Amino acid sequence: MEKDAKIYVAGHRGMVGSALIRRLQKAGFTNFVTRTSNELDLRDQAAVAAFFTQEKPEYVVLAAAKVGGIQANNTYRAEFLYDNLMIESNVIHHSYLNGVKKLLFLGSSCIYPKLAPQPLQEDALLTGELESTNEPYAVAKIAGIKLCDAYRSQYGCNYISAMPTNLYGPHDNYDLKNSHVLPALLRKFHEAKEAGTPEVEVWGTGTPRREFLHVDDLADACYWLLENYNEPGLVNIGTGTDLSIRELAELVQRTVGYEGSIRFNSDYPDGTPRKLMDVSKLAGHGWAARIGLEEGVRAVYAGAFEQAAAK
Ligand SMILES: NC(=O)C1=CN([C@@H]2O[C@H](COP(=O)(O)OP(=O)(O)OC[C@H]3O[C@@H](n4cnc5c(N)ncnc54)[C@H](OP(=O)(O)O)[C@@H]3O)[C@@H](O)[C@H]2O)C=CC1
Ligand SMILES: C[C@H]1O[C@H](OP(=O)(O)OP(=O)(O)OC[C@H]2O[C@@H](n3cnc4c(=O)[nH]c(N)nc43)[C@H](O)[C@@H]2O)[C@@H](O)[C@@H](O)C1=O
Repeated sequence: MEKDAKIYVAGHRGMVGSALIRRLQKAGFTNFVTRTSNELDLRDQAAVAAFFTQEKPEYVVLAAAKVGGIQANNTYRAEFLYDNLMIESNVIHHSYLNGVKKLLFLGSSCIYPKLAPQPLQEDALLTGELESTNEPYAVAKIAGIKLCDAYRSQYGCNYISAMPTNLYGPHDNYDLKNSHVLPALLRKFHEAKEAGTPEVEVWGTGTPRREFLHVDDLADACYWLLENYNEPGLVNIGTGTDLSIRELAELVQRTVGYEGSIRFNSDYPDGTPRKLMDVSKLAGHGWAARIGLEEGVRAVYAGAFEQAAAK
C-alpha cells in the first residue's frame, strides 16, 4: 500500500479498529477515513452508498460489527444476525461499486463447527453444526467470508478474510453481562479485591478451553495481510496455544492479587468446548504472535484498572 493511501477503518473506536489505526500509523500511514456509528450507521444502505461515493477510500478494513461475549450472542440473537449481515453486505457491496483496491474482512473463530477437529484448520469451515450460543453471529460471519469470495470470483475484487481467535487489549468492553470472558474476569476480580468480597463467580464449568491473542498482535498480522496476502478463503490468526477457563481465572486472580476463592456457576453456558486455531498458514509466511498471555494480561490490567484507580 502507498503510504498516502486513503484507508477507511470501519469501527475505528473499537478494540480492533483502534489497534489497526495505531499499527498503520506506526508504519507511516496518515490518510484515514473514519466515522462513528452515530455519524454513519453501516446498517443503512443509502447512508453507506453516500459515504463511499463521497469519500472514495482506496482500502477498507471492516472491523465494525455487533460484538459481544457468550451471553450477549445468546441473548441478542436477532441483532447479532441482522446487524452483522447488513454491515457486511453494505460495506462489501459499496466497496465494489466504488473501486476499493483491497478490503480486509474480520470474522471470528466461532465460524468453525462446534466439534471440529483441533486445532481448527481453515478447511473445517462448513463441515458441521455450529455452537448454538453464537450461531446467528457465526452465520453472519460466514456470509461475510462468502461475500468476499463471491465478489472476488465474479468481479475480481481483492477482498480477504481473517479469522481472529478470542482477543483482548486496550479499548475492550468491560460490561459484566455483555463482554467476553477476559475483560469480565479482570473487572470481577478487581472489584472483588477492592470490596473484600470472599468469592468471585465464574460462568460455566471452567473446563472449556480458549486461546487469547493481544489485539496489538492481531493488528500486526492484519497489517501483514494488507501488505502481502491476496488469496480467497480465510486465514486464522492466533497464538496456537490455549488454556482452560479455570486456568484463565487463576491467571487473572494472580494478576489482580485477589486472595478470595473462585466459584464456578454451571447455570451459565460453557459454549464451544475448545477452539484452538491452527496457525500454520500464517506461520508459514513467518508471522507469529509476540505478546505472551501473562505479560499481555498484566499490561491490560495496569492500563484499565490500576492507572484508572490512581487518577
Ligand atoms: N473482541 C474479540 O474477541 C473478537 C473480535 N473479532 C472481530 O473483530 C471485529 C472488531 O471487534 P472489536 O473491536 O472487538 O469490537 P468493538 O465492539 O470493540 O468495536 C466494534 C465497532 O463497530 C462499530 N459498529 C458497531 N455497529 C455499527 C453500526 N451499525 N454502524 C457503524 N459502526 C458500527 C462500533 O462503532 P462506534 O464505536 O462508533 O459505536 C465499534 O467501534 C469484529 O468484526 C469482530 O467480530 C473477532 C474475534 C474475536
Ligand atoms: C470471540 C468469541 O466470543 C464468544 O464466544 P466465547 O469464546 O464462548 O465467549 P466468551 O469470552 O464470552 O466466553 C468464553 C468462556 O468463558 C466462560 N466465562 C466464565 N466467566 C465468564 C464471564 O464472566 N463472562 C463471559 N463472557 N464468559 C465467562 C464462558 O461461559 C465461556 O465458556 C462468541 O459468542 C463469539 O462472539 C466469538 O467469536
